[in-house]
Amino acid sequence: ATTIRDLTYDLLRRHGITTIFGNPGSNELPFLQDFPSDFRYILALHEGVAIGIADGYAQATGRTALVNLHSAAGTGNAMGGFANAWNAHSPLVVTAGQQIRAMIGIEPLLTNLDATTLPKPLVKWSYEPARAEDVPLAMSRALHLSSLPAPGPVYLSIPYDDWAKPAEPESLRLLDRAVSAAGALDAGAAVALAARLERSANPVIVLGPDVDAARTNQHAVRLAERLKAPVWIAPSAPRCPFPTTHPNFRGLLPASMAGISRLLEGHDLVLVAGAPVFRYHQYDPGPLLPAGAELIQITCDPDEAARAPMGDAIVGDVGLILAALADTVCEAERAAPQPREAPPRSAPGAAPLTSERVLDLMDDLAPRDAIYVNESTSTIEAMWERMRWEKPGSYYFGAAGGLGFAMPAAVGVQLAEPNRQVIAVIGDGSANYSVTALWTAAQNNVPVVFVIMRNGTYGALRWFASVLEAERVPGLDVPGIDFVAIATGYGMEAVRVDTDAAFAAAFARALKAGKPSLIEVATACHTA
Ligand SMILES: Cc1ncc(Cn2c(C)c(CCOP(=O)(O)OP(=O)(O)O)sc2=O)c(N)n1
Ligand SMILES: [Ca+2]
Repeated sequence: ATTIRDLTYDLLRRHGITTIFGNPGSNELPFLQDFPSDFRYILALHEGVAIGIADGYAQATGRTALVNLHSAAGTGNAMGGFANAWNAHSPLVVTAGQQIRAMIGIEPLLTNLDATTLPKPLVKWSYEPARAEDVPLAMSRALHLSSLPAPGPVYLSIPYDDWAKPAEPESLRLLDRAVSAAGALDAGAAVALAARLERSANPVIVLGPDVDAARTNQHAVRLAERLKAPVWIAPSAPRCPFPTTHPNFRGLLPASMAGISRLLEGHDLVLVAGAPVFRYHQYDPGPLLPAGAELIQITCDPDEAARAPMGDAIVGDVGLILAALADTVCEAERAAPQPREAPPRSAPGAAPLTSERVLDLMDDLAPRDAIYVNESTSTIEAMWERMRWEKPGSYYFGAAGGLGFAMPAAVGVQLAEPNRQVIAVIGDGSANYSVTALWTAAQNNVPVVFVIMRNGTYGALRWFASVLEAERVPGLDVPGIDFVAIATGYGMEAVRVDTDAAFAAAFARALKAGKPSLIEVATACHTA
């Protein structure tokens, strides 16, 4: 008879999943034993790294990724990753081994107490099957739910004695299920929405991560060109949904109510696609919209639509709806938006380099279709002003702002995109949260170029302290860390550079190395 384990691996194969990201414990061994030869296991040395790599892989492939963690302690170590995956609408199935059913009641070591509660509210669903025979249905349900709109992480806790039990013959039907979401506008609704856009005198488009997740960037370009509308990126951006080199591109919106309304002053219609309204960060109260402006949100997420504090919302397939609008909207009479003033390229400077200079050097030297995975938090604005990102899937940032995302996610994105160069731009503070990702990159020869921006401080917090007028705050400096020694310790080639020429030479060398490497560059603290 087919065992629960065999049927589960067959289910994973049917979903195109043959990679497992994880860190094992005794509860997980019966799931992993006799590991099938057509699967690969990517070992992470910490569960925050396992879920981060899987998140990068899931976002870059656009398909569900599977993570296997150790009971409660492993799940707990991954909670920062759940926060980012939840906000990013990342399709993840996270499984954790549970103690043997015969002992759970007396709570021996490694019992995952109240397992289904542990990851909430950062999962779409969490479940521990009541019987071993229910595991295949639970796995099938988790796989479908993780990718159905709005995509997101789901959690399964599975007692380790379930895997060897025989599967019920009827559960083999699960292998043939085809489940998909439709979600286009009906023709009438598309015409009505297009008419509303055509009636507006001065529309503006605000794009969010789910446009890039749907790989519908080119429809957003067509719509912006038909409407002759400027395009802003929704605040706290975890992805890049529109080419930063396009003449309609205006930049990243600030993450504040007053800041956004000020910048959108004069527009009578704000079309938001693929973003919550809005992912604010600093509290700077003001009108939610400029006077006279209406807002329409297109989102795949019913909760984003329901919780928006203003405007109208349509829940559906962001890709299909943007494509339909781009096909339906008539060419606007008005003049096309003029390109924005991009900042002048920085000149070669003395050490320590400004972060702008490092960004300019990377943008000049990297392949045009390079992918940036960012966790240098005080240089986000400078990146959005300077980097030329044109293809879909060119930029990733932790969607909940949870540090420890980018180093592992860069490994996951590079595994998913072997033909594009992934560059991880990491602050010297952020670099410590998931630093063991360097070992997994070295062990699997995943050729990410890690650039550590060393300014010796938590730069973004210094900026935020000034916003909050918080004086005399301790714990904001991170001096005396040797990332070259750390990287070398995890088996990765690394170099420290301080000057323009040294960085340019090291970066060019790293791009050609065909293996992972780390460059630690001294930078002046950005918060002027
Ligand atoms: C898991 C976690 N811990 C702490 C923070 C708080 N935090 C911290 C500690 C930041 C400073 C990061 O410093 P860095 O060196 O990585 O980059 P910059 O110097 O460019 O800001 S930014 C920020 O929001 C966080 N976002 N996530
Ligand atoms: Ca720093």
